[in-house]
Amino acid sequence: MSNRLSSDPAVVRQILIVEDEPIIRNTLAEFLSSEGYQVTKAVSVEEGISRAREKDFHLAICDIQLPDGDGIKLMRLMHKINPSVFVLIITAYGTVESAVEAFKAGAFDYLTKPVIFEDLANKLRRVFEYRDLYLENQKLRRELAQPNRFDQIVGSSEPLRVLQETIGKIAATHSNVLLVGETGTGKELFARAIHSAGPMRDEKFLAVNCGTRPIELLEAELFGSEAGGKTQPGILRTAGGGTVFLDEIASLPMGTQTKLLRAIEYQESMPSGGAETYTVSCRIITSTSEDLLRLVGDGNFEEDLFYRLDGVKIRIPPLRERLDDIPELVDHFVAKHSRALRKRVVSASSETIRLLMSAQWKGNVRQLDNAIERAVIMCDGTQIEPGDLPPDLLGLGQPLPDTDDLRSALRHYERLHITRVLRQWPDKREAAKRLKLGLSSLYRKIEELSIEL
Ligand SMILES: Nc1ncnc2c1ncn2[C@@H]1O[C@H](COP(=O)(O)OP(=O)(O)OP(=O)(O)O)[C@@H](O)[C@H]1O
Repeated sequence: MSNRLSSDPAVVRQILIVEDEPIIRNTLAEFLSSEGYQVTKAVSVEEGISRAREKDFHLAICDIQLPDGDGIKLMRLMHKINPSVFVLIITAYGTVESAVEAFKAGAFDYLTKPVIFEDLANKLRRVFEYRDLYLENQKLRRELAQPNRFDQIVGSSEPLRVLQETIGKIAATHSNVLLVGETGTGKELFARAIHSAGPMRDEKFLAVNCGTRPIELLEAELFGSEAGGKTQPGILRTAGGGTVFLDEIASLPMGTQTKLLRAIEYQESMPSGGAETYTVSCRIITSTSEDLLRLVGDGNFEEDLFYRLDGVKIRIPPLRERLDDIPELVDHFVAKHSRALRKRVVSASSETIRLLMSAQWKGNVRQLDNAIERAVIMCDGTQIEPGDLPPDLLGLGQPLPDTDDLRSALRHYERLHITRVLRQWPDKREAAKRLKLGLSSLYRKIEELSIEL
């Protein structure tokens, strides 16, 4: 039997034995160690308590009679230190009353002296099975009680889980944040999630793409303007205590960057053409798909602003680093587009999902969204099949080699074809089978054609 926690295979189950009789204490410890448990020994209530303070035990086996008190008192104290510890009480043979008392006080089970090892092993198996179920159940209850704060964000891959955790922590503050990620990874979605989970969630969320407006319009939109008898408040003021999301911050002209730095550093700004400053109290979330440090090096990004923004930076991983999210995202987008297009498509076949998981996704989640929209349009039945997907998705629409030489063209095609199959079937044995090649021939082709895996 492996005595590792099922919920976390890296953690060995920790048992504390509190028993003053050396023979029982040592033989129990030896037996439990041989069963794969990590054992700590103590001889009294006092020592038991101090061990419990040092380590989170999963189970404690306590003698009912200890030199400085009884096992039940010890159990109560231990439950105060670590409420999730399970306790087995060892009672003298035939003392039913103390066993009943132990149960009443919260013991999981009891053992009678002399301890029969087979009996003990069975009880431990039961305790740990129950404990795992109990903890799992508690976790589920907690999750149900606290609805997903990021329910717009689809996916449960490990990188996304870690990201959501980070975002949850940062959202709770009012700090400015820089989101870095390739196009279409969901930077705006995450910015909205930070706002919605933050203390100012009832205030405004205002977004501006810094790359899509002429500089004068952009400055007026951001900081306000009082020129020409017309007053424009500017979103840094309009947002109040809410959030302003500045998308593609690298497109901000240098002069505007300086103005933004001032607004962040001094929490005040002035409208163009105006004479009075106003207070900036919003959270500013910026995003970029570019390497800002390189831009600083090239003299195209204000160094001080870079260090200001880089302080609280979150990297959004590209979709190819979290392929496990694809099935959930596909379900989400199929439902969305089916509803909008009034189609009766409900899912994608497993073959389609496999193909989608082998594509490159340079345009990330946005590209997947668009691919599924097209597939829903093309689909005649209720399930998306590979033929409904955009043909260029798997490299089939890649340009032909710019040579008329048949041998080079064949080599080019061979390379594309093997790359596609390997993406779809990363297990080389399976890929070789599909290609109808021997495994060693496949390795040779990978080498000869310089296929990057
Ligand atoms: N995890 C996700 N779950 C659901 N939808 C997502 C997810 N990630 C991205 N999307 C969707 O993908 C699309 C692109 O996301 P978004 O606009 O937030 O990306 P972006 O990184 O800001 O892109 P750009 O850099 O091009 O501005 C949006 O429709 C968004 O709702």
